[in-house]
Amino acid sequence: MSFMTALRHRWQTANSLVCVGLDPEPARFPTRFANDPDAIFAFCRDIADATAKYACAFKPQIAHFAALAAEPALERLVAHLKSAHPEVPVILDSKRGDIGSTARHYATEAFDRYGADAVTVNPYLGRDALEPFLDRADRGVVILCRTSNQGAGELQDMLVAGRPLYQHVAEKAALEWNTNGNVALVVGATWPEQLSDVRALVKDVPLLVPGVGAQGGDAAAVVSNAKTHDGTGLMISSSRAVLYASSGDDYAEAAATAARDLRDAINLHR
Ligand SMILES: O=C(O)c1cc(=O)[nH]c(=O)n1[C@@H]1O[C@H](COP(=O)(O)O)[C@@H](O)[C@H]1O
Repeated sequence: MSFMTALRHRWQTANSLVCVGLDPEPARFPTRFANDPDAIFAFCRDIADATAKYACAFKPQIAHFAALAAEPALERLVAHLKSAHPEVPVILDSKRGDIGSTARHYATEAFDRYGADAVTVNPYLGRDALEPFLDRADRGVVILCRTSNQGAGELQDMLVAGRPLYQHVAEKAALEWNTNGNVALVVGATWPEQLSDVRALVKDVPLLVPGVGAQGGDAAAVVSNAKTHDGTGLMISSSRAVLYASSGDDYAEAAATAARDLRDAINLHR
């Protein structure tokens, strides 16, 4: 099943627009993991197993593994997600972007080494640099458009031909580059106005929306401004607020409660 089909299916069957971000930070793990050499895998697995029923997607963030030389744990984690929760698509957050000959290797890394259903990428180099990703029609290509960070506007709001750059990215990526129907866009939850601008430009193209929870974005505003006509179209992603909801032995239950509460807060406004 393609990423887009799996995502649409999951929105319906789980009745959830929540994406659970898997950003392991061992310093924040419960003390029971202190002497566990497999802590990164085990912690992420426990969180994923506890939150799967509230998730429309999982999103492991690659730097959180690579910085700790824990790529093998990431490989095993994605394999676990695919076997234990095959109905929940996995988005590898690696924000890749390079010339085509190198991008081919990044696409192989995301889709074949890690087995991800989708990957985040940077559009700055232009369409040809994203072709190795876009050509994989069954996989999702999640393109940065208007990011959640404070400095997002520094370049992304620059006026080009009278309109902010992120609007050009939205149109090019979602309409022109999307010949296989496998494109989604990243727009931060911290920017409700820009979310509504992007939604107006890209019709029903899915948006990955990080920035609720730890970064302070408002889930209600995200849904009101960016849902599609059928009340879907969004992967509203939260990492730290779910992962580290408790530092005690109830970490998995607390994560499940945080994911369920986010799902419910979102669903109130769909
Ligand atoms: O592509 C992303 O996932 C992403 C884009 C963006 O604009 N902002 C953003 O925070 N992210 C990622 O989303 C996650 C947010 O984590 P929390 O703030 O803990 O929910 C991190 O893994 C970020 O790398």
